[in-house]
Amino acid sequence: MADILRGDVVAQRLCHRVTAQVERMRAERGVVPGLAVILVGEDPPSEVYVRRKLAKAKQVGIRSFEHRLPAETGEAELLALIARLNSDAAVHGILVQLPLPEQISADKVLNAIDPDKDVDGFHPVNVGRLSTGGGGLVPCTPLGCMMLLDEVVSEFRGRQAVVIGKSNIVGKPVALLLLERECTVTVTHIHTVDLASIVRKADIVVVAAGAPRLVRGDWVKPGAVVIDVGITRVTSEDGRTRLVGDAAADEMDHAGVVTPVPGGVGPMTIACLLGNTIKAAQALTA
Ligand SMILES: Nc1nc(=O)c2c([nH]1)NC[C@@H]1CN(c3ccc(C(=O)N[C@@H](CCC(=O)O)C(=O)O)cc3)C=[N+]21
Repeated sequence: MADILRGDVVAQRLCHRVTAQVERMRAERGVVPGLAVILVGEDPPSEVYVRRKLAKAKQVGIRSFEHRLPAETGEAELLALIARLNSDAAVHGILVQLPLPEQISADKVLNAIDPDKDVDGFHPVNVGRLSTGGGGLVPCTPLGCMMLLDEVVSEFRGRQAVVIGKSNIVGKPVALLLLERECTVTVTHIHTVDLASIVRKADIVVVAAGAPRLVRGDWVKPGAVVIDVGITRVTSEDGRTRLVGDAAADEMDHAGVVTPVPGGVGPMTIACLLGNTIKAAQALTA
């Protein structure tokens, strides 16, 4: 049986560290880290995620500012809110939950966030910093993947890492982080020809394709580490919904380590958001 690497457990540990840091900032400098979360419209999964983020922020002592805007909100209105939050000294982190309604350009909105408050790490300045070697805020899901890998991989240098997925949110940034650790990185996606044979060479597989059970057991080299970022909600015949990952973990007894869905990368994403908020607060108040 492959080892199950529980993100919920690692995330809880990280949250304890963040709690201690929040306490120290308050005691030593009188700073309470603040996180603004903006949700436009009523996408049910987004509601769930935002609620989780706010609950976790509260739990670790981060002050949160929730902004819920109606689905028909105009771009100018959202940009005006971001401008206000950019200049609000009590706000150290700004997160605009994606996806946005179609009348709003996500690019324009992400560009408008002060890069020093961009706790999602999506602003082009932070993307640039990541690709040139760091210093900026790093996207939460890729950070979470790396923290999980750090639990089980002792040496990254020279390892074959295969990333499946090329999104700006996960695939591209996680590939850059693996490259920074001197892995040999292959970035693939659902259109990659003969994907299985590329994945078979990997010591580390990060799959973020949003394709349930894409990675089968016979794609995975014995002893490999599989980080499953995919979360797809499926409804079975009995009407119950469950969450399915991009990796068929039940076929991977020969793998070294597999992350579960749920309870894997998802909770790490939220914990890293809190970590980024502390990092932003520290930099902004130094
Ligand atoms: N600006 C922005 N930043 C994001 O970070 C962002 C976003 N937009 N839009 C949506 C995605 C998705 N995302 C998740 C966070 C936590 C879980 C999570 O905690 N999942 C639980 C299960 C949750 C459930 O029951 O649905 C788990 O995997 O155990 C999942 C997904 C952050 N996202």
